[in-house]
Amino acid sequence: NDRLYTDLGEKAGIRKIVEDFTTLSLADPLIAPTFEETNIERFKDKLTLQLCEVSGGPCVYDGLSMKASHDPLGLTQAHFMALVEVLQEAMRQNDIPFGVQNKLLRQLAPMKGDVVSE
Ligand code: HEM
Repeated sequence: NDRLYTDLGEKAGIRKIVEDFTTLSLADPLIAPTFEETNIERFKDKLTLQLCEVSGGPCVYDGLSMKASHDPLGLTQAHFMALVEVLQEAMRQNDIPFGVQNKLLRQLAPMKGDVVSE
């Protein structure tokens, strides 16, 4: 079922959401410091692939596991909540309807346990 993928604007729409999400994240006082040592271009490529895959699009995520990539960062619940807010804002900026936003967030929610370590 690729309805969510289509509703997000397919690969180009997802890439644009990821670009705006990254810009907002790097301007957020809680999130930005976690990206200090990150290759941002790689991050954007991997996140685009992952969101394409989880939304039912024709992509295969080839990045690190959520646990391997986030454990070293020592992330908290507060980091997770801040990230969800920034992702919502990025989708709003791209005119993604509220119901579609929630569908994507529901796909990502189960990853929380692998991302948050404190
Ligand atoms: C369900 C929630 C999340 C998802 C789906 C997600 C997704 C991803 C993906 C796909 C990558 C790339 C992995 C790779 O390099 O191969 C990544 C890396 C990263 N994420 Fe997340 N992430 C989530 C939560 C968070 C949170 C809450 C933060 C901090 C507020 C965060 C900060 C980072 C940072 C800093 C990196 C780069 C780490 C490095 O440089 O190696 N992520 N994330």
